[in-house]
Amino acid sequence: MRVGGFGCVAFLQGTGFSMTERDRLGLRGLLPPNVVSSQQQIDRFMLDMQRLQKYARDGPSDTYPLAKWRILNRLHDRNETMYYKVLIDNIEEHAPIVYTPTVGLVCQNYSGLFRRPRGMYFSAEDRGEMMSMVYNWPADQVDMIVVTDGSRILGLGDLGVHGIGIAIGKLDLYVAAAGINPQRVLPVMIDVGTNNEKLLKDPLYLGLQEHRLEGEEYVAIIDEFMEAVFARWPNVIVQFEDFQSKWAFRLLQRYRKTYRMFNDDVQGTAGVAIAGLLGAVRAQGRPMLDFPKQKIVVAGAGSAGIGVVNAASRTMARMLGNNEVAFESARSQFWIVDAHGLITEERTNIDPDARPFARRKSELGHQGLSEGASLVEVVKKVKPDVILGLSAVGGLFSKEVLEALKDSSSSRPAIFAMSNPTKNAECTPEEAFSILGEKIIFASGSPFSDVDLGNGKIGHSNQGNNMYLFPGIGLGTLLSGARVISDGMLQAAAERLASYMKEEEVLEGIVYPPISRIRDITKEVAAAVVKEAVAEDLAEGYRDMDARELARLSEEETVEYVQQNMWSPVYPTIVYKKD
Ligand SMILES: NC(=O)c1ccc[n+]([C@@H]2O[C@H](COP(=O)([O-])OP(=O)(O)OC[C@H]3O[C@@H](n4cnc5c(N)ncnc54)[C@H](O)[C@@H]3O)[C@@H](O)[C@H]2O)c1
Ligand SMILES: O=C(O)C[C@H](O)C(=O)O
Ligand SMILES: [Mg+2]
Repeated sequence: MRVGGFGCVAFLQGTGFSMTERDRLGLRGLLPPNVVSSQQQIDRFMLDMQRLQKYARDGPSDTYPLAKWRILNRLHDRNETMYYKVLIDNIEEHAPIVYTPTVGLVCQNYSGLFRRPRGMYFSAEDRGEMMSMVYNWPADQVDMIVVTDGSRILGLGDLGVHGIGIAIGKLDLYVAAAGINPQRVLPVMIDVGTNNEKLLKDPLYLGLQEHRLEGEEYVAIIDEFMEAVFARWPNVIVQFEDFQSKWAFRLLQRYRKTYRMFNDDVQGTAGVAIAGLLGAVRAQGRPMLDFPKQKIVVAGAGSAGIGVVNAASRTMARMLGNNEVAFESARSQFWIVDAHGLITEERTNIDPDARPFARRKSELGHQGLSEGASLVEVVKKVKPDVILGLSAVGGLFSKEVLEALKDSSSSRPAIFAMSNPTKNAECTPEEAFSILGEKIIFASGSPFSDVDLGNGKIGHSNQGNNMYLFPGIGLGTLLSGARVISDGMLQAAAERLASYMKEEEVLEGIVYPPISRIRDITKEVAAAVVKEAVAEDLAEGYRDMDARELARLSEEETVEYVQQNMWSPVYPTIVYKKD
């Protein structure tokens, strides 16, 4: 068999092809003669990366992670299997490059970094064409789409079409953590223009140089995109990512009852935050059922902040009996502060998504707080157990705010500085541990190193990022065959993540697993999602596994079933003869 030319086949394994394969595939002479094992290929690649680090004279800097990203990206283009093996085997080192925080830098520099297209682009100029355009994608099967309109990329604002990097990075984790087959993922950018004035003037900008479409015109484009992708791939799952908040909520409500979709920033983040918050309760030596007693100050009322408060208050209410009184009691545990200060009923033009959590007039007097109170004032008066930042404002948890938290009513106050990327974190672990001491729980959206506390102890820096949930939510939905993604499925995912951490770990302040365990945690989360889909009678099965059989699987068998359906980066056997 001769398969195509060098271009098509050689990229599959590169120098990993055996001599027999090279003969049969017409590759002899087109590759250097030495046949190397896949491990040798990886060793050579890693050596190259490490050399770069060794010789970076000024130490890690922006150029250094960007150079790493470029090297990885080139490998992705040459040999996809090897790329994912490198990624999986060295996930701790490479997740911060292909994903947060470097992916943000990549999006900011995309016009210079762009080499070859990856994914699909639907623009405002493609109106009426999308149904036929989807057939230009070469794969007959697509399991996962991550779509963005580039309007709020991490905490970096509107990056227009260059936001495609986020969809690519998220899908890299779908492959590495959830074992979704890389041939079946599709990053998508919906380019409706940009309001970023710099990009509008940039001669290298890769997208439409016009202001963003708004209103019904915008919605019509997203509608057309959804109809098109579900027409071609009826079983696909669509993850909405980094849409500005006003659209994030509206589109989620518009599609979640009809399509297999979710919004990662609203729903994935909420689950990860709940798992961490439950961990913080356990770290105080208290049962999770004490969660409804926690006083939580949230800085940021966008898609992420409101998503967290909505879901966390529902979790509290469930623990309290799920009735009206329970909901009211849960609501009263949250204080939300946005760019204009504490949100109260007295605010005019209150955002409808934040309205249910506005502090009541009747509560304000005895708390000594008023509309628009500053974050530090709120922390001083409330003495919260937790401060959680999803504001995109780096340094918001200032010395003053952290000092105020010293009066927290908790034995182990928790600081969740969840904004991304690194520079947008509300505080660093060094700042938190140095002001508040060793007892605190610290988590951040972007990775930070643990802190040496100087007394032989380590201050643990947890990464509270939705990467611990979205891959499992997607995989569990795929393998259950659920037609929609219910609140129960999302809750099951969050609870599994919370229970994944052992008592000893939590007591040490470790509320999220290390990223090296992401494949295992994703498998467990996916199994929990499958089980919940079955329990809610939403599961319709996947391939040979029909809904009835799925329902018969025990918990262990469900985990096994998930494991068996996870793709691994192993070269396919093309020629069945040994050298
Ligand atoms: N760790 C994670 O997994 C995760 C997940 C989702 C989002 N995020 C991060 O959360 C951040 C916010 O995302 P979003 O979609 O909600 O953005 P957004 O822009 O919609 O919301 C930001 C919110 O912060 C508020 N804010 C601005 N300045 C403030 C200040 N000085 N004090 C208090 N609040 C202030 C704004 O009023 C707004 O309500 C981003 O940095 C994003 O990267 C992290
Ligand atoms: O992308 C991330 O790292 C998390 C989150 O989705 C974000 O928007 O910040
Ligand atoms: Mg996001």
